[in-house]
Amino acid sequence: MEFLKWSHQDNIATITISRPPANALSTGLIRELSIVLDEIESNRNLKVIVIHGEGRFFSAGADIKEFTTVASSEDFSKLGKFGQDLFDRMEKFHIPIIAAIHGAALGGGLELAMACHIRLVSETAKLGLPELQLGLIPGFAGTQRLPKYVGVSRAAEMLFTAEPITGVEAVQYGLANHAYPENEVLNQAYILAGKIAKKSHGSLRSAIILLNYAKTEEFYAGSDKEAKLFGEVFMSNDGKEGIQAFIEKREPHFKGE
Ligand SMILES: C/C=C/C(=O)SCCNC(=O)CCNC(=O)[C@H](O)C(C)(C)COP(=O)(O)OP(=O)(O)OC[C@H]1O[C@@H](n2cnc3c(N)ncnc32)[C@H](O)[C@@H]1OP(=O)(O)O
Repeated sequence: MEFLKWSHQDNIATITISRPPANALSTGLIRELSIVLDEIESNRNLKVIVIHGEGRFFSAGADIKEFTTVASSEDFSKLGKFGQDLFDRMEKFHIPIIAAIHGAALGGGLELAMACHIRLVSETAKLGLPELQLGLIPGFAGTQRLPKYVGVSRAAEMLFTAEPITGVEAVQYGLANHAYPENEVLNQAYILAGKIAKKSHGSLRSAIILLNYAKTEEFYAGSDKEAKLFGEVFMSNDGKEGIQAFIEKREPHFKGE
């Protein structure tokens, strides 16, 4: 593993995102996450997963620099689908997954966190879907999950402004379960994981199956549409300008093309 570490103590597994400086979700990292889930799945003693980021952030989202290597709308849509499928698998995983979020969970980083069953955040963490700042849209089903947690109006404001909310606001909005001072978040995640690990495998698995019934056909139709539009928007001049502006650390100038 190059970008992730995983370990377990007793029946609690920990996945650590370890890709400095921003824990950006490259395709290589997403691939590794899928392998880690395979490994965790094959250990039938494990009962809960805690996922967190090493360094300053949980994750600043998909790797924007890698975007410049993608050549076509279809390939960009495929990248979206790739992340969507993995996050769908996480949401349906047979054991609960807790995201312990500090620093920032932005774009794909928040989409990953939203696919976990429970989110604990630091009070000052930044949570948002800033893709419109890049002239893009979210591509890992964030447009479908965010309104589920915060309601359509707040999701619209977060998407349209591209501005993040704090961990404290995320709890108020229903996006996160609890907020703590940054140095307590991981410890609190383990306390919660310890409580969950005392429950039976069968009832945990059944509860997850049932919670997933809240996901409707529309969720999948919306995710498919998102992947398609993700590719289309990426090929626009404004999409290219937004990505270039991020790389050059300047404001984007969108021309509506
Ligand atoms: C389907 C999914 C789509 C997506 O997820 S699109 C991506 C959505 N995410 C974003 O737009 C977030 C972009 N990043 C930021 O807004 C900021 O960064 C932070 C708030 C996370 C941190 O800001 P600060 O503390 O000022 O640090 P810094 O100098 O901006 O970043 C440190 C280094 O990390 C790189 N980096 C940050 N985010 C990403 C990313 N998402 N992809 C690739 N690189 C990233 C920067 O460029 C820089 O690198 P260098 O030190 O070489 O200049």
